[in-house]
Amino acid sequence: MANKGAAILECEDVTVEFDGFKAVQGMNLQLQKGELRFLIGPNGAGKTTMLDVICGKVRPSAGSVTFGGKVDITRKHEHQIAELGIGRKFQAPSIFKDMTVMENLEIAMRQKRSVMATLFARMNSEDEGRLNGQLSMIGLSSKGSWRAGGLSHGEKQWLEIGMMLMQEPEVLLLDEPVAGMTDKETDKTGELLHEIARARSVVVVEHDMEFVRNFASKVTVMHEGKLLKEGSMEEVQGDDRVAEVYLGRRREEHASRSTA
Ligand SMILES: Nc1ncnc2c1ncn2[C@@H]1O[C@H](COP(=O)(O)OP(=O)(O)OP(=O)(O)O)[C@@H](O)[C@H]1O
Repeated sequence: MANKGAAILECEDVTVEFDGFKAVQGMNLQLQKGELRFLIGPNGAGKTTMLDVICGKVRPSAGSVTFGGKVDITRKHEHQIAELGIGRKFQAPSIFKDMTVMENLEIAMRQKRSVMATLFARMNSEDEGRLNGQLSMIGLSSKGSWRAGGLSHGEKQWLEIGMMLMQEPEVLLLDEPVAGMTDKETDKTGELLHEIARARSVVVVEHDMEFVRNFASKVTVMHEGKLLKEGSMEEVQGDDRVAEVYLGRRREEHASRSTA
């Protein structure tokens, strides 16, 4: 069981510049163990860039990201950060379409181990138990022998989440996991994220406000690279500045559409 209350990730004063343009400016984000956090904000707010910083894809020009209370990961490479236990899932699923669902999970499990162990290892009953447990958690128990390419869009996303979980990350970073999903798939994904957050910490960048309302306990709002507001969905929704940022955006979009 996760030790709730201890920070697993602490981003302090993070700034990211692209050719002099500050995409993120002095951003702070603290994530507890066993927490599901939603990161929202209008287009261009810097949400994805924050995930890129945490997984090591982008190096900040200032600030620190401390993992597990001690390691500053801003000086580490992406693969080192992944090995430390931070997993990133992008929008497009990267599964092996011609292999079965179970084989995909097995590959992910073996990637976690040393090359020698992987080459010569046979699956033991503990491994099989883990694979079946994972299959069940992502709701695909009846489809273990299906070709992964034949799954629905939502199922492919769950499989990829399952593959990430086989690598036992402490922190999972997800970019718009429910984009393109049916309502039913979206709800199932929300439940899955809650289940994952019982043992791990999860950060979800999301635009689907109904999904956020239904499944978020704590929300971080970014705007123009900065932290605008943090709190429960109720607190965030009741904040005038948050409303202005979202409503202002809608007004702009409406204006540009009507003048197009
Ligand atoms: N590699 C890059 N080079 C230059 N500018 C970039 C780069 N990546 C992002 N930006 C800019 O940084 C800003 C923040 O982008 P980011 O993708 O982090 O925002 P976001 O909140 O995730 O937006 P969205 O919700 O639209 O995905 C944007 O203005 C974007 O154009």
